[in-house]
Amino acid sequence: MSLNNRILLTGSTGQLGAALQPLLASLGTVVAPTRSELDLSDAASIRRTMLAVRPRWVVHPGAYTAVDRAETEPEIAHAVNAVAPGVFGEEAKRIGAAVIAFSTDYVFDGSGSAPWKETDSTGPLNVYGQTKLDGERALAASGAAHLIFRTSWVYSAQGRSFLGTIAKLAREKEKLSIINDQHGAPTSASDLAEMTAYLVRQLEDGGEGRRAEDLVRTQSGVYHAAGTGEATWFDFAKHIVAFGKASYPDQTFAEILPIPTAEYPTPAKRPLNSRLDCTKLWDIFGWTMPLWTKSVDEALASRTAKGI
Ligand SMILES: NC(=O)C1=CN([C@@H]2O[C@H](COP(=O)(O)OP(=O)(O)OC[C@H]3O[C@@H](n4cnc5c(N)ncnc54)[C@H](OP(=O)(O)O)[C@@H]3O)[C@@H](O)[C@H]2O)C=CC1
Ligand SMILES: Cc1cn([C@H]2C[C@H](O)[C@@H](COP(=O)(O)OP(=O)(O)O[C@H]3O[C@@H](C)C(=O)[C@@H](O)[C@H]3O)O2)c(=O)[nH]c1=O
Ligand SMILES: [Mg+2]
Repeated sequence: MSLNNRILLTGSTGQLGAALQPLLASLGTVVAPTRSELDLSDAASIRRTMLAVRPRWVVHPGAYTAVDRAETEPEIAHAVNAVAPGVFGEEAKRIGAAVIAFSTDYVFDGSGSAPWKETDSTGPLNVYGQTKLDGERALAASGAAHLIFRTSWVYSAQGRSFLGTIAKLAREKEKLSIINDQHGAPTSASDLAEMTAYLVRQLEDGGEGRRAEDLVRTQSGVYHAAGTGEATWFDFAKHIVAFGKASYPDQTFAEILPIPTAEYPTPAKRPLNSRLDCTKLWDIFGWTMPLWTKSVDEALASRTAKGI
């Protein structure tokens, strides 16, 4: 690592940020501002932070992730998801830093059944997806060296996610109706954090004395990074409940019923095909994500160990 090994981490109270913080700490000095120190909806706040910290790397999982709420709060979603990445990019470019950001399967329109490649046309169906896509474009347009990882259906052992919601509801209800025609892959926050730390380490290897932007420049771009395999939300819920039954044989769990999207109306429209083709990640960086079932089991086992 170089003399300036400061890593600015956003969103450290979120699922991915919390998983990243301890792993990045082995690569440099992590500066992880709280929300009152860094407001992602305020460009001036971002610029001040970048000036004060002068990081070598910016790792940016912070985002507005309330998909349905974004439909009625588009201004805040836009400021956080669409504008902030470009501001980080502009400031990073000034100081030769590199930016790692995260995006979503919701940039796609969900048509067809083939896994989406990075080169496929986007077409977001909802405000959240549009703002995330605008953020990808703003970061790329800033001219900063950057890696953007598009992922999907992120969960962690403790954060707020579909996994936590279903694990809880399955104990409270007799039946749960779960969408069975949206296809994608659950992705573990800790797997994403491991991938990120591995890539930073690999890029830094032998990079003594060079700017972070020079380590990343030729590989700048978008990469798909989701759990291996595929599932519907129904499959994901079934898997969670099956694990619960095996761990707690004396408890009763809700019956999981498959339903079409039409029977689960929500303010935001969601894509039917969220499959992400992750071969570029393998081709360029030699990294593959674990099977989604394996990682879900790990998160559930860690919940069991904590008694949740
Ligand atoms: N969750 C998912 O299913 C998926 C997520 N992604 C992307 O992955 C990344 C990480 O997601 P995940 O960890 O799940 O997200 P979380 O919602 O768990 O965390 C978001 C983080 O951003 C912070 N944040 C939000 N608004 C602001 C603000 N105005 N100022 C400062 N901080 C703010 C939150 O702070 P606070 O705790 O104070 O709210 C929190 O720390 C995001 O870019 C997301 O778009 C991509 C695909 C799927
Ligand atoms: C709770 C519940 C959800 N569902 C459906 C609704 C939805 O289509 C799906 C998942 O519910 P969620 O509320 O987790 O959906 P959502 O918040 O849209 O999840 C998304 O979050 C953003 C941040 C992303 O980037 C995406 O990759 C994706 O993970 O399950 C049911 O069918 N039945 C239920 O009882
Ligand atoms: Mg949600």
